[in-house]
Amino acid sequence: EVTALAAAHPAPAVDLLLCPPATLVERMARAADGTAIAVGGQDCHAAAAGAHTGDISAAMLRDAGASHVILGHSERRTDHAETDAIVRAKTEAALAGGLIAVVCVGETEAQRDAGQTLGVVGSQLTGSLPEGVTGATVVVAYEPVWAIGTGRVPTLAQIAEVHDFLRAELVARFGEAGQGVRLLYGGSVKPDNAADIFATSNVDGALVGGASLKAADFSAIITALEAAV
Ligand SMILES: O=C(CO)COP(=O)(O)O
Repeated sequence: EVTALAAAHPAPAVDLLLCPPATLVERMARAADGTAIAVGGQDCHAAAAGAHTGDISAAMLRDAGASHVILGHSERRTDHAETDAIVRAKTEAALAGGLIAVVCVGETEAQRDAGQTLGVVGSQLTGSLPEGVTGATVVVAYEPVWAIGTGRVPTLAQIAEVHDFLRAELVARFGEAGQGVRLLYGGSVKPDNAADIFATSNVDGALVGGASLKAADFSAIITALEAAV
C-alpha cells in the first residue's frame, strides 16, 4: 500500500505522513525511503531515556525512521488518562528528540452539547503546547471525539468556528509563528467530504483514520487537498 501510494503521488503538492502502530514504523519507514512520504509514531514517552518498559521514546522513533509523532490523540487521553500536562511533556520530549509533533485536541459529544467546545479545545491547546512552538515543529489536529470512526462529521461552519478559534489562540500566544502552525481536521474524513473540508477556513490538511487504510481512498483525499492548496 505504501508503494502504491508513493507511486500515485511521486511529487505531491502537499506533505504526506503515515503514522502506523509502533511495530510497523521501521518497516514503513523503509518502504517510504526515497519517496515523498514521511513516517511518524502514534505516541512517545515524555522522558528522553530511562527505565520505562513497554514505552517508546522520541529517540527510538527517530531511530526507527520516524520524523513525526502524534501526541494527545483522544484515544490516548481516554485509554491512558493522558492529561494536557502529560501531552505537553511528551511534546517537549518529541521536539527535543528532533521529531515534529502532531498534537490533537477535540471535544466529546457531551461537551459539544453543553456548549463547551471552544473552552475545551482552548484549554487543551494551551495546556498541551510548550513554549516556543513554530510551524516547523508542531502541527495541531482538531478531532472531535464523536466524529472519530463514526461517519459523523461536524458541519463546515462548526469546523470553521473551531479552526478560526484555534488559529486566533495560536497567534495570540506565539505571534507570527502561530500563523505557520498547520491545523488539521480529523474525524471521518472521506474522499466524498474531503474537498469541502479542505475549502473550510483555517483547515490546512487532515488527520485520516479509516480512509487511510485503503490506498485508493487516501489517494483521493490527497488529490482533494492538492486541489485546495
Ligand atoms: O483520529 C482518527 C484516527 O485515529 C480519525 O479516524 P477516522 O478518520 O476513521 O474517523
